[in-house]
Amino acid sequence: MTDSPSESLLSVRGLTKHYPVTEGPLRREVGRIRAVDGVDFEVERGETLGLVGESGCGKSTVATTLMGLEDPTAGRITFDGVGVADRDDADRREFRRRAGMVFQDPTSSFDPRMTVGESVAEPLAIHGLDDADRRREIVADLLERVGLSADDADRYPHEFSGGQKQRAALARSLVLNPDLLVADEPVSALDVSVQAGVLSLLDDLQREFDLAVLLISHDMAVVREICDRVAVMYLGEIVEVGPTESVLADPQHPYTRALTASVPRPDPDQRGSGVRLSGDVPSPADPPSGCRFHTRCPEVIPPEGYDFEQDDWRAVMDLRTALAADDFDTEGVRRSASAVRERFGLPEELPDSDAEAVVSEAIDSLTADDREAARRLLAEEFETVCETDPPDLRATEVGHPAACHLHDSAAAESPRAESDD
Ligand SMILES: Nc1ncnc2c1ncn2[C@@H]1O[C@H](COP(=O)(O)OP(=O)(O)OP(=O)(O)O)[C@@H](O)[C@H]1O
Repeated sequence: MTDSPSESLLSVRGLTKHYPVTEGPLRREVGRIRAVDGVDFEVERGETLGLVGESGCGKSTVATTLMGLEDPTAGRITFDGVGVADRDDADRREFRRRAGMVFQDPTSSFDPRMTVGESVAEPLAIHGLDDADRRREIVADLLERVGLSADDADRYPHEFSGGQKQRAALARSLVLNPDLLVADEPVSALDVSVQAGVLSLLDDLQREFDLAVLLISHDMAVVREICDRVAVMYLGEIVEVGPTESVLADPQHPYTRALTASVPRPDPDQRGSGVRLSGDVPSPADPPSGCRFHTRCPEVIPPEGYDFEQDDWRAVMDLRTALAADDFDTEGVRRSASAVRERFGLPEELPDSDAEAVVSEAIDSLTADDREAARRLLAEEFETVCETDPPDLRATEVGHPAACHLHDSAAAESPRAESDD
């Protein structure tokens, strides 16, 4: 059943994976970890798409659901025009032949009791190539193509370094001549000194085998090396996607700006040094309302009717986030207004007297131990679109899409955040 002959090799629509949180002997569902929450993307034939984001944002879960290692909660995955869920057993087998995977830890790809040659040849035997001599030939050829030698086929995994093992894992993933390779953090477990070599090997193999590659990484510098396009993920959602060059040169989402800030760029004037993300990644069991990044965003949009410096506004939002989570009285800051201001980086007095009046009243409530009154006052007075409305992923002025209210027409009229990018 082909949906359309001109479709992308891989198309993912509304992909969602929630893990239930259960309690008690009856394993009653009390919540859900929203590991992946409605993700759309395509991988075209012969292209390398990078999926990038901090640890825990759902990248590996995208990989395991699209490879069929886990069932998605919702969404449609189409490979070469056929829905993966619509496949019968024979079709699934064919899908497994045409889509290979390499993992972060190359050791997991090998049975320590088998020679590397036997491991690399295993998929061939499973898929019906009975001729052992032919299998050996194919393995020898592949080992050479990944920079090992044909003789390495007779060695055992423990005799290989990490980099060599990952090269052999690449050989194994390519032995059935797939069209798609999903590489989940393929270099992050390797010594820095060998990472570049394995990455450039992956790049060469992609061209040589005309592979489509989905490269998963937390590291924008890795993605920049070999990806044609990049999709940026935050807490289960894609927040920006576009050609790598365009996303890196002109990131349209504050999260992407923060991720790219640490990547050295050829033009020092463009270096986004000093972008600071406040707080930790929130739990995907209870993601923030509106834009999920608003609790950490250095460019969160100030409320209408007040005149905030961006850093002061971020400080107020940090105070609000802490009040909502009730996690900040450890250092006794409740006892003094100046301790609260110092803790959150608030000035002694905000330039806008109206904003200052609200903040001091809230801090007074807090120091009088009425945390709830402080939380409510700040939430009522300082509501931002970033916390109320989830932004859609849509085209920006530079072309590629991003999901951020800074690109809404109304928001675009308000003063742009004075971040350091
Ligand atoms: N089997 C599972 N059961 C419950 N929660 C899970 C399961 N697998 C992943 N998660 C949770 O889902 C979220 C996304 O995890 P995932 O591994 O996909 O993220 P990631 O971006 O690949 O991060 P990392 O690089 O650290 O693996 C995390 O909060 C993780 O704890």
